[in-house]
Amino acid sequence: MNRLTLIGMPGSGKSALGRIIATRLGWQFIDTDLCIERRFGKKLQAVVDQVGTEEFARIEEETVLGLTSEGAAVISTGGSVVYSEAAMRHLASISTIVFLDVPIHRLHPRIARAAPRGIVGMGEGGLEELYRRRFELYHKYAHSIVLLDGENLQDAATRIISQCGVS
Ligand SMILES: Nc1ncnc2c1ncn2[C@@H]1O[C@H](COP(=O)(O)OP(=O)(O)O)[C@@H](O)[C@H]1O
Ligand SMILES: O=C(O)C1=C[C@@H](OP(=O)(O)O)[C@@H](O)[C@H](O)C1
Ligand SMILES: [Mg+2]
Repeated sequence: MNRLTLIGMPGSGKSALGRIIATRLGWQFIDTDLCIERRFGKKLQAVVDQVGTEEFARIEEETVLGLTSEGAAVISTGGSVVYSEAAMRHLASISTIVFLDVPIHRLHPRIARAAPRGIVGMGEGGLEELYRRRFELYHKYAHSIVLLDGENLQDAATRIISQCGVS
């Protein structure tokens, strides 16, 4: 399979690593959040602010269902994509799905540094509770799980490429 889909928590590195892996392999890079930004002509946070997280999840599903199986590509998803069974079934039919499993203490500072964006299903329990709830879904849909804990981006990309056997 010459298509990889990266899933995982916000801040796990799907966007940054997807871009690096795609460049290294000479594959197309598709980030579903960027697709949504392009479609709406505004930053993701502005889209989420405008439509709310529930509608955002529907838009995310629609975006994923619009992806085709043409050409080699790395697809970086938004962390909430696993809430859509239809989106995940489609991704499984066109790509190898890789869960980037990163310990929660590494996610906090990255999310704090990144541009603000609404997180679907974020409740009072914060990131910890979200991680617990989503963990099962990330496992359910993953063809492969890559544990990342402290590697820099280049080393993490190398690990993913080698573990997934793509070149
Ligand atoms: N392994 C890593 N080492 C260092 N920085 C990382 C690593 N993974 C992600 N980051 C940084 O964390 C931030 C969030 O990463 P991003 O790729 O946007 O995650 P996601 O798309 O999963 O939400 C970015 O600034 C990114 O460069
Ligand atoms: O996990 C989430 O609920 C979300 C993650 C974001 O993408 P990243 O996972 O790339 O940060 C973005 O799709 C949106 O803000 C919702
Ligand atoms: Mg991202």
